[in-house]
Parts: sequence; structure tokens; C-alpha cells
Amino acid sequence: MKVVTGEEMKAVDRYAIEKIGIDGRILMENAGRVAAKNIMKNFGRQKVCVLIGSGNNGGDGFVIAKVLQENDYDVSVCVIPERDEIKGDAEYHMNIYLNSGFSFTQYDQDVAESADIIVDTMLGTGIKGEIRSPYKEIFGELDKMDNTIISVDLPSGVPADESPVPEHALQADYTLIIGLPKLSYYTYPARKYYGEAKVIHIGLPKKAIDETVQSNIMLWSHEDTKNHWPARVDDSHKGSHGKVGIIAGSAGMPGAAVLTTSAAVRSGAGLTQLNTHGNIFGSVVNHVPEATLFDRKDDLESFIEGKDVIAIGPGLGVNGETSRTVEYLVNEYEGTLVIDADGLTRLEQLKMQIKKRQAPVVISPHPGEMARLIDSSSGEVNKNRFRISREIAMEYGMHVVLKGPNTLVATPEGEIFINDTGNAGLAKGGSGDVLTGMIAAFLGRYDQPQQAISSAVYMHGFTADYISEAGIGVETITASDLIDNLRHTFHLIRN
Ligand SMILES: NC(=O)C1=CN([C@@H]2O[C@H](COP(=O)(O)OP(=O)(O)OC[C@H]3O[C@@H](n4cnc5c(N)ncnc54)[C@H](OP(=O)(O)O)[C@@H]3O)[C@@H](O)[C@H]2O)[C@@H](O)CC1
Ligand SMILES: [K+]
Repeated sequence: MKVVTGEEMKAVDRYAIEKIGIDGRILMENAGRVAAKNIMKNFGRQKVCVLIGSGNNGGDGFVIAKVLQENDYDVSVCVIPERDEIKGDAEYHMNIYLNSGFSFTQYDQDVAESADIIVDTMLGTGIKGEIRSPYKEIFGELDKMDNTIISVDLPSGVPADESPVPEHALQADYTLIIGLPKLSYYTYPARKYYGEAKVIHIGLPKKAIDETVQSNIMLWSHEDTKNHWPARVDDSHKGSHGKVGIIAGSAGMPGAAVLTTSAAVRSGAGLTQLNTHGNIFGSVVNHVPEATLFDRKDDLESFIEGKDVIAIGPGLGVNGETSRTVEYLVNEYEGTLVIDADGLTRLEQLKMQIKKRQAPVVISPHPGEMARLIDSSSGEVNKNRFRISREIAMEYGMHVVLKGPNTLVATPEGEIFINDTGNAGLAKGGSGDVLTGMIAAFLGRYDQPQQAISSAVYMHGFTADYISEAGIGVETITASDLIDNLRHTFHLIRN
């Protein structure tokens, strides 16, 4: 499913109206009707106050109010602007609303406060800049009330794109997003304003979306993961599922090597070989007897021989040896290369060599590692996740996995696939090592790198969600729990 900015959403609407010939007033009728049905279905018969702004978002509000009242709901309608400021499609639906025998008043705090549910149709995708009066004062009053706020399309004041959330934006409890998910839903802090969200469909033709949305930001869904899951055919042998090499761990950090390697083994890699410090062989064998071991001191050339995928980074330490090994792999290794954690330092010096490589390169930085790569701060990276991950992916010609809530996978072609699984249980040491092992194994099993990476990221988060849904507190989820539960979540996806 495509994810859009406000401008892109407008272009879709325009195409549907001008090129396909659907009247905008019908789209608004659909939007309001579907929103009203959702409210009736999910919130039962409660006292509702619909708050209406001056744009088309307010037009949706008149339809919602009409449908609710036709179904005998107790509804009050408060309009924020003067009546003559309501124009176009919104005015059309205001007239139908009035001609149907229903009425509205100007905004009144007491009326709003007496309702159980506030339906917020004040500001939608047309919001620009800081919130002006009287909206900011009204949002302040609503914030202090204890009724449930259901926003339509966007929580009023929250932009649809990656731009900062203005002060005073409305905090919703639920948001019914119209047509296509908006980019801000996958950025922080904007997402927090949405509360629980759901996309509602209003009959926008697929052609209108395909012809207008060029930015290629998509959600990688459960269905995508399921539909691209490779079959493990009965007569396959271990070599047909990818020979994975992992360069991880050091004398002081055996855990990173164990986690990365066991995640690869449990994610279906045919053969997994770990290149690590000889001193930690014992602890690795105890935890992952399935992996073969290779001493770091031995010749790297023989390690890379015959490997489909090599992942380097977890627990290596930032040092000259790590940098030299990464450089050697970028130049000499001809298979798919995954670079994570300590392997990511000084990558900018290898930009040209990475660009020249035939086989894919994947990097999986968290915001801090990305900040180091582009000489910026984590704060800046978090504010511009989409732009930065895309720019770096295109500049280096590699796949970028920018970790965080809603991990992004950006491709060298400039597409971005958003992940929407996972929880706070993943914000812990070791969870990144597990992801690296999973990505390496998935890359060995899939033909298309992006599908492999997005599916690995999906399953990583899906497994954390699976564990927490089984009643285990997110605080207690460990990286090892993720690995232990892959057998269950893989089974769920396959069936
Ligand atoms: N046919 C369609 O297209 C369909 C559209 N649909 C619906 O339309 C919505 C988009 O409608 P829209 O473009 O009219 O924008 P919307 O947000 O309602 O209002 C803009 C108003 O807000 C005002 N305003 C702006 N910034 C402000 C600020 N900082 N502080 C205060 N005020 C500010 C601005 O004032 P102005 O700046 O022009 O003076 C203007 O009056 C979309 O979200 C969806 O719900 C659906 O029905 C499906 C069919
Ligand atoms: K709204």
C-alpha cells in the first residue's frame, strides 16, 4: 500500500475528479459515510459532537453528522468559521445537511464538553504552518476535556508529511485516515497524535493512485511478507537456501556473535559459518552447535569463498581491523554484503567502491550510526528519516535499513518500504544483532534483496509483537526470546 503526503493525496483526488470523472462531492459523501459507519460500529450509541472547520475536512464532517442523525444518534454540530467561509464541496454538503432538516451552531466549549465523543473534522491535509486562532485555543480546551476524540483523516494540525508537528496540534484517541495512509503516521512524534488509527476506503480508483503518486513510499504488509515467502521444497539440499558467513564477536563481545549466528540459523540459512575470535569458540558452540566456525586469524580469502551472503559488524569493536575487513569485502567479495554496527564506521570513504559493486550492499544503522555516517545528529536523522535514508541509498547505490520505530528499507532506486511491526521490547541491546542475522539468512533464501530485507524486518517486529501478545511484558523481552520464537512466527506466516 502506498503512503502519501498531503500534496500527493490532493493529486490523487484531482486525478480521480478531473481525469476519471468522479465528482469530488461523491468522494466527500463516501468519506463521510464510511467514517460515520466506522464510528457507529466501533463506538456504539453515544452522544456525539462534530466539530467542523472551513475546508473540505469540515465537508466530511457535515456528511458524518447527517448520517449519524439519520440513524437517530444524539448529535450536536459546532462550526468554527463563519458560515460564508465554507465553500465548494463542503458548502454543497452543508446545504444538503441543512435542507435535510438538521442544524448547527458556532463552536461552544460547553456543547463540546457535554458530548462523549468529539468528531474532529476541523483541519485535514490543507494545514500549513503554525496553528492560528481560533483553532489553537479550541485545541487547548479540547485537550483538557475527557471525552474521546475521533479525528477524521488527520488529527487536526498534524501535517500529512515529514514536516514538524506545530505546537497546539490536537491529540486524538482514534484517527480514521481517508483513502491512503499519510507519511506522518510513520514519523515521530507525529504518530503519537493519531492515537489508534485505521485507513478507511472511499473508492479512490487504483489508476488515480498509480498515475499520480511518484514518491514510491510503501507499507510492507503482512500480506506482502506472506505472498513473497519462499517455498522450501522437499528435495532441496542445504546449499540451496544460502551459504551465509557472519563476521562478528570479539573476545569481550561473544554475545553479539552468538545472537547474530543463531538468528541466521533459525531464519532458514542453509549453511552458516561464523568468523570470530578463537577465544570465544567454546561459548559459540554451546549456544549454536549448528554453525561452523572460522578463526579470525585465518585467511579471509578462504572464508569468503562460496558464500552467498556475508554479514559483518556486530560485536567487532570500532578499530582498524574492522575497517580494513569491511574495505576488503567491499572490494574483493562478490556476493551480497550486509554491514552493521561497528562495520559502519568510515563507510563514506568507500562510497565509490560500493557504488561500483555488482552484488547488493545492505547497511542497517540505527539513527546514531546513520548520524555518524552523514556527520549529523540522531535528532536530525529522526526528523528526516525518509529523506536521509533515500538519499544515502541512492548516493551509495545500496539498500539502507534505518532502524527505529517503523524501520525503513530504502532501495538504490529510491523506493522506501515502511515496516509497521515491533514494539518497545526491541529497543534493547542484542535486538539489532538478531536482525542482522535474520537479514543475512533471508537474503540467502530470496531472489529479490528488498523483499528479503523487508520480510526479515517484518518478522523481527512481528515476533516481538507475538511475544508481547502472549502476555509477556515488553520490558522483559530479550534478543534470545526473539530467536526462540521465530519457529512459531514462521509457522504462522507460512500457514
Ligand atoms: N475532494 C477532495 O479533495 C476530498 C477531500 N477530502 C477531505 O478534504 C481534506 C482536505 O481539504 P482541504 O484541502 O480543504 O484542507 P483542510 O485541511 O480541510 O482545510 C484547510 C483550511 O484550513 C485552514 N488552515 C490551513 N492552515 C491553517 C493553520 N495553520 N491554522 C488554521 N487554519 C489553517 C485553511 O485556511 P486558509 O489558509 O486557506 O485561510 C483552510 O480553510 C482532507 O483532509 C479530507 O478530509 C475528503 O472528503 C475526500 C475528498
Ligand atoms: K481532522
